[in-house]
Amino acid sequence: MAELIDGKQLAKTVNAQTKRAVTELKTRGVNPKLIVILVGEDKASQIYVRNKQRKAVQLGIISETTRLPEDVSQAELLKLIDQYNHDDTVNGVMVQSPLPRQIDEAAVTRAILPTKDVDGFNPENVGQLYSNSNLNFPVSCTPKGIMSMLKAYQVTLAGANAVIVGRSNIVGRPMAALLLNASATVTVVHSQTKDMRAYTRNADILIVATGIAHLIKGEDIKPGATVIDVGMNRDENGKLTGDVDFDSAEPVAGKITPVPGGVGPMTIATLMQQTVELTKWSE
Ligand SMILES: Nc1nc2c(c(=O)[nH]1)N[C@@H](CN(C=O)c1ccc(C(=O)N[C@@H](CCC(=O)O)C(=O)O)cc1)CN2
Ligand SMILES: [Mg+2]
Repeated sequence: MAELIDGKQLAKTVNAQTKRAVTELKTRGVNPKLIVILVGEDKASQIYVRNKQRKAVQLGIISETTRLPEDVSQAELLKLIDQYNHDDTVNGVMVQSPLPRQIDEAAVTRAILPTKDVDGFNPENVGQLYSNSNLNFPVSCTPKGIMSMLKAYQVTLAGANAVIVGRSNIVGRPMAALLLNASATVTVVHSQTKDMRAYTRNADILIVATGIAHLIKGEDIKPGATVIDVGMNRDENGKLTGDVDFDSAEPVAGKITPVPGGVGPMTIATLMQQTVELTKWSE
């Protein structure tokens, strides 16, 4: 049976470190502050934003959630971001995804000041990541959190065959860059890939982020592989399931993340960690 990669437990460790760092900053009169912008009424987003707000407060980070109506204009959203860009008390700004149709997501990511871009989505920060820059810059929190998980569970990256299923801006693409920067041999497969399973079966590290429940089964996994499930799908009973069929995958994998309790908690822990990093880098 595979070793369970316990994201919930690791998130507690990361959060405790963040809390200590916040306390230390506060003794010097520095108060980390995170702004979360939520547009519209998406049910899941409301939960995630509430969880972020709650976690920030627990760790001593000042956090404000700004809610905008579903039909807000692009201009109004950009104006709000600009206000936060110019507010010296604010260290991190993020806009919860997904956004309504009238909003150009790429324009939003360009608008957030790179030094306050706590999601790491601004093209300047994406460029730093892809050029393996030695400067300090923020990175998308889900893949950055996955890197912390791989490190904590001593997964060898250099020379490993890493296969990423999915090419989103939030997960697949930054994940590929992080693993390449760590000297893994990286393959990204996606909906247009011919014979995707020929790649997954050869992966030492398999990262699945597609939004398709149970896409990957035990037979698609190389024995002993490390399997990271980023999927968060609700079944007909409202039960959360991943993109990996855990029951058939667990006997084959060497290490595996559960859903829930895997990648999700580490995404929020990494957001808090990165808020503190941005605060320190701006000092
Ligand atoms: N601007 C952003 N939007 C979105 C991001 C992001 O990083 N930046 N990621 C996801 C949503 N997300 C955070 O925003 C997120 C989703 C889920 C979890 C989580 O802890 N999941 C739990 C289960 C929770 C449940 O029962 O629903 C788990 O996996 O254990 C954290 C963060 C998309 N949008
Ligand atoms: Mg401050």
